[in-house]
Amino acid sequence: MKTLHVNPKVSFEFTTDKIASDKSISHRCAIFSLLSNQPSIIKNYLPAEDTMCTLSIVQSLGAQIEKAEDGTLTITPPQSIVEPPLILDCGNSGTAIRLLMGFLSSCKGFFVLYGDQYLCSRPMRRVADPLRSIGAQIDGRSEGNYAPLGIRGETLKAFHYESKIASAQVKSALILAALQADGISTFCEPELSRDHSERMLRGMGAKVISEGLHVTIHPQNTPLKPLRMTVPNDPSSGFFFAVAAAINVGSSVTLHNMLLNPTRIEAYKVLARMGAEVQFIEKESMYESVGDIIITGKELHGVDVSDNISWLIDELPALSIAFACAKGKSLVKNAQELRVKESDRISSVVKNLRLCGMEVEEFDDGYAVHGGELKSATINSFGDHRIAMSFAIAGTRAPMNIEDVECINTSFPNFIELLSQIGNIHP
Ligand SMILES: O=C(O)C1=C[C@@H](OP(=O)(O)O)[C@@H](O)[C@H](O)C1
Ligand SMILES: C=C(OP(=O)(O)O)C(=O)O
Repeated sequence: MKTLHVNPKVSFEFTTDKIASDKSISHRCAIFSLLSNQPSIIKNYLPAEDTMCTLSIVQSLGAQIEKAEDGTLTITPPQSIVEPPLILDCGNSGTAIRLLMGFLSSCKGFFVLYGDQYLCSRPMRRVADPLRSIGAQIDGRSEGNYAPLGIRGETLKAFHYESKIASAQVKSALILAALQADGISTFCEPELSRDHSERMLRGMGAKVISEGLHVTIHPQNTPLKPLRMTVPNDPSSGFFFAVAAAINVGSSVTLHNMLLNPTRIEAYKVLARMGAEVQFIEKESMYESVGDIIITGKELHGVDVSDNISWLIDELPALSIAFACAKGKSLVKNAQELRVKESDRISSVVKNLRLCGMEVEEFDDGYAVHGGELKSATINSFGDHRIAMSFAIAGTRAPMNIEDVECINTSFPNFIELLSQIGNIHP
């Protein structure tokens, strides 16, 4: 287990176009390429552990993958999905396993999906139950709630499903199943979750119609057009550097080529509400809005965060570092989904902030942080990449030792290299 030591530097101005490529979009590029009968060409695919697991699963399902010198991937789909002799390893990735459940439910053959100790304890019935109700054959531990999951492809029925949780993974799994169902399906969610699947599938020619919180999906009897995509940089990964700028008055960070999808940049808007200067500069792009984000540190004050939670769910651990450095109290509510991520992120944030000397209250669905002065601490990442990176960023304010940092490779392999530009690093 590797420990990372981070110490503050004086104020910094940092510009980069090297933030990790978007993880959500990279997973989708790999899986959706199987819906065409022609090669998809993907530039800037994320070479992190989560998305490399998805890519090797797509290969095990029969796709041919070529990588050019500049990293461009050509993914040539098989004529029909191959039944793999081995089990399919999703690593640490909830997105991989849940989207693949939806996709494989209608593929001829038997498939076993599994992952690491963290993934195998995350709930899967949120996807397995609606899929089983339309004919999918899925089994696993605790009535199919925990991986390893066995899936036998079946003919699926069209559906109308009202999801109780705003989850893009649930939505995307059901959209993928609906594309192979025997009629027109509709999916409804309580709050709009990230909508990359809908945008990308429409770009590929699928009839996926979004109206507010409803998506109507027409079955797809012919192969879709291949993807031609440059994956933008990931705003969830860029957000660690946004927080670094925000908590160091006088410092600034400029992030180039970032995904600016409105369902993904809400946390930056919360930083702006807290007093940081945040500027979005939008450029032309294909399926998604892309551009630059500039963040400048100012005095911060506490905020309440209780709406549009799915638009900033992955950023809440990093945001809690900004809360700790702000004047007054900040409150997070309606975020119970944090409890079923790579770690129980409510508990991980609360425990680690307390180790940093902060006054924190824990609720079932969130926490309150009383702003103050971060103290030097030794942090447990709980094997969770976002916890490790959030507290590494806190190290730009007070010396931090982060234990078990290998998990950072699941989403942001060059994080420590970029961090060394704004903090003093001792690996
Ligand atoms: O669809 C996606 O790419 C993701 C959806 C979110 O999960 P939920 O769907 O569980 O909210 C998010 O937390 C995850 O990092 C990526
Ligand atoms: C929750 C996350 O990812 P996943 O659900 O794909 O494991 C994340 O990256 O914060």
